[in-house]
Amino acid sequence: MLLDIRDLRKSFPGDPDPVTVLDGVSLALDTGETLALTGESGSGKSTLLTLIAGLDRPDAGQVRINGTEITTLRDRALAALRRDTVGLVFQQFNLIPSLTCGQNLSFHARLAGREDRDWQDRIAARLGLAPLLDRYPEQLSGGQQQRVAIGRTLAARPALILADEPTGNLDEDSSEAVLQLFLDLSRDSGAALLMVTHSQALAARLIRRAHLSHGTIG
Ligand SMILES: Nc1ncnc2c1ncn2[C@@H]1O[C@H](COP(=O)(O)OP(=O)(O)OP(=O)(O)O)[C@@H](O)[C@H]1O
Repeated sequence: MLLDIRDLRKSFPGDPDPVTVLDGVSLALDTGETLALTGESGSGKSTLLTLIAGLDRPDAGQVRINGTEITTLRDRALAALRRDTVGLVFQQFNLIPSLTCGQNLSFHARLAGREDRDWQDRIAARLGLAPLLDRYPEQLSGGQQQRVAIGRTLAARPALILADEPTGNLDEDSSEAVLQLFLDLSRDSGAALLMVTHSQALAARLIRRAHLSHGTIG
């Protein structure tokens, strides 16, 4: 099992009492599976992704990625696991402003030691980025930056892709088209994909769906 989450719990400080956001979430995802995570605003979707990515720690429960229990890993081991195994596509693109679009595309692949020119060229072509490779992020539209962020993650061939509303900044038609490319390319790379979306239409395109409500997945 690529991703195995057991009884995950997370609360945040509140006034007067702590607010329980995740109240025993369990979920498993196999290599090559795609899962859409839906849930109302504030239901804890981003919190769950952040814990799976190891960017924050749960209060209790386990997150195993490729058999490694990450919730007790030290920061350095966690960073290495993230670099080697996990790809993130968040709403903030986090492109590096001083690097061109092409350099941004190869950045994570290079860090992970998996730079592959042919694969990257294919991603750039499919995502319509080929004519933009020498531009800097500030010279790109929001939608173009979003496609670079998606391409950068795919270029590194992570085993697990975590995406939080990856097409949230695009209009409905572009969003559909980019999502389809994202799904095609992540399937070609063999990755498992866990994607947060508000759109039932987009969720329906993925193999599995899970709904987060009252801190659990029903
Ligand atoms: N660092 C934090 N400190 C305190 N509260 C937090 C923190 N992060 C998230 N929360 C709270 O946890 C709840 C869940 O937030 P989260 O962002 O996970 O929801 P979401 O389902 O992703 O929402 P949306 O769909 O609006 O993005 C919210 O009530 C939020 O205010």
